[in-house]
Amino acid sequence: MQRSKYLKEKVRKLILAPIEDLTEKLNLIDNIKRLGVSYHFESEIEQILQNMHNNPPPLKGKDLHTISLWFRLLRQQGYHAPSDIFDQFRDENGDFNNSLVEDVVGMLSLYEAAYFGIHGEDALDQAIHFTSRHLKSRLSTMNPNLERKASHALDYPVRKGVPRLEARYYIPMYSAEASPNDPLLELALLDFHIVQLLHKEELQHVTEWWKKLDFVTKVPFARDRVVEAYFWPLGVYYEPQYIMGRTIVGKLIAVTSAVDDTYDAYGTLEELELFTEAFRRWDASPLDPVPECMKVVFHALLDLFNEMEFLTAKEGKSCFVPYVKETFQKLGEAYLVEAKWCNQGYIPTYEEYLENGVVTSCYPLLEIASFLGLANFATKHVFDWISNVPRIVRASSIICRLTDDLSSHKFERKRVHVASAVECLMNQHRISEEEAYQILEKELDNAWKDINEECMKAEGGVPKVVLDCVVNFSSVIELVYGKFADKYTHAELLKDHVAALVVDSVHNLQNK
Ligand SMILES: CC(C)=CCC/C(C)=C/CC/C(C)=C/COP(=O)(O)OP(=O)(O)O
Repeated sequence: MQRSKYLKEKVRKLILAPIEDLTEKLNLIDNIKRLGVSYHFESEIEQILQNMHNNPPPLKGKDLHTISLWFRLLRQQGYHAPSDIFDQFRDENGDFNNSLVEDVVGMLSLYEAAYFGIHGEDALDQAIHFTSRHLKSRLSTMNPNLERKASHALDYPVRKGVPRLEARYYIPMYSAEASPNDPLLELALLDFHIVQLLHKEELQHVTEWWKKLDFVTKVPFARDRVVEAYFWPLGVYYEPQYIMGRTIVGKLIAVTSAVDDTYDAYGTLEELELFTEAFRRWDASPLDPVPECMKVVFHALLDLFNEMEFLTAKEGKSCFVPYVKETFQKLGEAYLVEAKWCNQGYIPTYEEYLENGVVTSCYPLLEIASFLGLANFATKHVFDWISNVPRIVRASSIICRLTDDLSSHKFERKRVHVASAVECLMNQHRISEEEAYQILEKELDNAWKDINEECMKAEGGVPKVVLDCVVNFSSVIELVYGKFADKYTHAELLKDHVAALVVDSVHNLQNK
């Protein structure tokens, strides 16, 4: 801890040193963020980027890497950097200059920047297309570390990266280029280690709680996924101060997963009506006729809400638990709608499906629950704001719903399951599966653009920390359900990522 304190001061001095070389300063800020230690320097970084936004440095004639990085760091911070800054790299037809292909580092930075595009910024869409095509084709000509960086970026652009995992994967890439005495590298390694110890303790606590519940025996149809459940909030906010939020959200996902399985795979429609009625009344009395295992799930949820009240009371935030409860009740109603559709063999229109699907994505619930852990940022204003499912929350829920539907479409068709977005589109427009997939991919792109727009507006006094949670939830679903694989249910596919965060020692990270 002492060494870490010393290193933090060294890095702080580097950040605050007068800007002599713009590229160097931007690289430093980017590295600090990507190595996962920027939470120690929030105000210093904000000050510099705000300055760079209010008094933009002379950028005309600068190289592609510097301009792209300036653009990305400002947008990442919530500032509106103009995208016409890239016009100088395009020809009279609007195409990116072919000479850029030689500048691999620049292309990589442009690629990362372009994911921060908003609606109408066609040049940035074009930039993603241009850079990904050329980066892919040049991978074999790059030096090993650059190749590693580029192939990682092609899979996980910074915009969609899960911060803690990205830090874990960036440390060895950075270390391959840093000098052995670099204080930033040492700080990153040490900090990862210190914070990982905390995560291990939390996971131990959550696992013990889960074992005591004994769903494995009492609710045998429920997925046994407590570690994967904890991975979710760890992806959303890993910093030490969010310990309570991680515990609450991790437990909530584990129980909600069993609720989802009850609606999806276990209860009859009559039983599910009673289950929903119990949530509506927040009382177990309607459950008398239902099987014992459903009662166990219900009581686990009630106990968890009591625990939430207890934990948040210490910070004077228990007044916000009813908001979470109400959002859970809406989830129960939406699950019941799905169960009825399924029971009747009804295929809704895509629009009808999505309205309900935003709720069954669980993201409005998980996001509002995650805000309980935001200490001073957990305000009535923030809870009122999210209760109305604002555009950014809707976008992240759409990303969750559609990514899940794309990943599980083929599996779920094999058993009785509510029609997914894919079938709704196919049925409504009489189109092929391929065409439905294309429409949904476009919907996902648009949802990310909504998110990017909302992050730049920072309207209505919603703090960046709050918006970052919503963005990170979107990134976690991309990781866990993206690339057409449900890695939550098929957990062996998630195992390496989990191990990277909570098992593997930091001492093995360098040069790995
Ligand atoms: C919907 C979704 C991916 C939510 C992610 C957040 C999360 C882990 C929520 C709790 C558990 C859950 C509903 C998992 C999805 O199962 P599923 O794939 O069987 O979901 P479905 O029954 O709604 O399709």
